[in-house]
Order: sequence, then structure tokens, then C-alpha cells
Amino acid sequence: MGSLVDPAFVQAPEHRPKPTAPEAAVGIPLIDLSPILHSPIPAAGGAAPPAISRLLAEVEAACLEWGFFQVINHGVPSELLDNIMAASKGFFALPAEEKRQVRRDDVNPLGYYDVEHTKNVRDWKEVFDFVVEEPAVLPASAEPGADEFLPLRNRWPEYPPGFREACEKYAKAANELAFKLLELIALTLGLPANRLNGFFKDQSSFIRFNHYPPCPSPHLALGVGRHKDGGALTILAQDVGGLDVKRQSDGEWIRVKPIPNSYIINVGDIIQVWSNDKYQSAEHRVSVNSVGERFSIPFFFNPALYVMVQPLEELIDEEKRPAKYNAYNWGEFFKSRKNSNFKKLEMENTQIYHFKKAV
Ligand SMILES: O=C(O)CCC(=O)C(=O)O
Ligand SMILES: [Fe+2]
Repeated sequence: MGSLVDPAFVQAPEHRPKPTAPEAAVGIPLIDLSPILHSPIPAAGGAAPPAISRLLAEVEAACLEWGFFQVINHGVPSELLDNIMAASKGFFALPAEEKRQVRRDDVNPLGYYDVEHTKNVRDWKEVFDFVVEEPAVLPASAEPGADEFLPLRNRWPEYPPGFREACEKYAKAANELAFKLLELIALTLGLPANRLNGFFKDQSSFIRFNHYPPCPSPHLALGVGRHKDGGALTILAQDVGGLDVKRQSDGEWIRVKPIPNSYIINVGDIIQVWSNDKYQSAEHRVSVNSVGERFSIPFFFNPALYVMVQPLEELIDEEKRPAKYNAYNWGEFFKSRKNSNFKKLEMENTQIYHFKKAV
């Protein structure tokens, strides 16, 4: 095997992974969701039974200290994850011409893609994206070219058989978990459990299949370059390790240990803004290796494209806790990120600090 990779994949020296990611003695927190597996989430935190109050304290600490945690006893049936993992592996194993039948293009950002960039450096991976809820009717302005982002139409490959069904069943179950996590997070902010739910009517959530093939130069390239997720929450399934999280306390990159039938949850930029910086969206990246391939499936839980994102008014006090961000439109943000991942651009991609208020 050669030791050279195309220069498009090569990270700047300061962003290259170390040969071995440190095994942290204490990694991201592991949270057992069994208190909410069979009992409903209370409408307000004050009235919560002790097991749920303890759970809320764990979620709050994890969001404060890491912006990342793993969950077990999450209620997503394991066969749904097994089926979607098998569908993903079956799809990526198809010949390239077959995968290109459902290739992403300038008009529709969904489907197969193998030339993604993060911060303008190419990622060592191939992906397949589909939205969790397709809009019922195409907006009138969605003629090709009118706005390249409106027709969020899924593209379903013909093979492997059962692909679409596996995707749709998993999406439904993961979406239920996403709402539970959203409600827990609202409670940890001292808000009613359902305070954030309305933003997800007409949600723009999508599921991504990531396939990271073995890489001849894992010390030069990354599966996904360092980044923060722009949406509200991410629910990630991985088969083998490779995800590195930047620890907030000292900036060290920590490898997340795979735990069977668990999900890795991270707070995205939108929760950082809603919480007015109480919670931080943590930087993360994916390292690759020269021996084995890796598969992961993130569920990006995103509000409706028309939502204006801004610090929640209940958390703002003009005197003591002024809003740290100006409002921005999620659809615009999402579109600009998607475009910069699609094409290598000369400029920096959109980040929430661009909306930070001057102090
Ligand atoms: O593959 C992974 O573990 C994470 C991928 C990721 O961070 C992303 O797609 O945003
Ligand atoms: Fe990510």
C-alpha cells in the first residue's frame, strides 16, 4: 500500500492527529436513561421523582463539562440499529456506478457523496444522507435553480433490498429518542419540558451514513476534520472507535470508547445559542486508520429551516445575563454549511461566533 494521499486530504500540521489518541482514564460521561424508559418525562423539573432528578443532574453536568455523553437503555430497539447498519454496509459495498445513481448534486443536497470537505480540507470518507421528514408539498418556488436548498427530497437506491424500510424504521425510533433528550435538556435549563419542541415542527433533521475506508496515511488525513455540529443535537451510532472529542478542560483530543448498543450524544451549536452559552457545542473529529474500515450513523436533530435561532428569552436578563448572540436563520446557516462541504471554497465556513454580539 502506498504511503501518499492526494494533497486535498492533507491536514495542516497543527490539525493532524497524533499517532495514538490517548485513552482517557475518565472519558465522556455514560448516562443510563432507564428512569425515562417506561415512565413519562415530567412537565417541569421541580416535580420530578428522585431517579429523574438524578438523571437531570447527570445530563446537566455532561452538557456543562463535555457537551458530549453516551447513553444506554435509550429505548431504540437494537434490531433497528442492526438493520440500518447492515443497510449502510450493503450500500457502500455496491459498485461506484451504482452508488452514483443516487449522487448528491447542485440542486438536491441529499444522497450519496464522496468528496466532502470540512473547513476546506477533503474528508477521507463517503456518505449517504436522507431527511427524517420530507416536506409534504414542494414549496411553489422550488423549481430547479430557484433555490438549491428547498427540495429536500430523499433519494432511495434500488439496492440493497429493504434499504428504505430499514432507514425509515430507524429514523422513527431515533426521532423519539431525540425528543426525549430535547425535553431533558429543556428541564436542565429550568424550562418546561416541551419548551423547545415547537421549533421541530417541520424539522430539517437528517441521518447520515458515514463510511471511512482504511487510509494509507492516517497521520496526515482525517475521516472528518475538526468541527462543531451546527444543529441542535446529534445522536451517533458507531461500529468501531475513531471519534475524538476535544476535552474542554485542557483542549486534549480524547477517543470515545465504543460501547455496544449505546449512542453518543452531543450538544450542537443551536443548543449553545439557545442556552446563551451555558452549554458548549464541543469540537470533534474522526481519525482513520490504515487497517480497518469504520461505519457511523449520526442523526442530526435540526429545527425547521425557517426557525430564527437566538438565546431563549427566559434565560436572558438585560442587566445580569444579556443575550450573547444576534438571531440568525437556521435555513441560511444550514445552506451555507452544506455548500461549503460540497465545494472547496476560499473562505471560512459559517460559525455561530459570526453572530456573537459585540460586548
Ligand atoms: O463518524 C463519527 O463518529 C462522527 C461524524 C461527525 O462528527 C459528523 O458527521 O458530523
Ligand atoms: Fe460532527
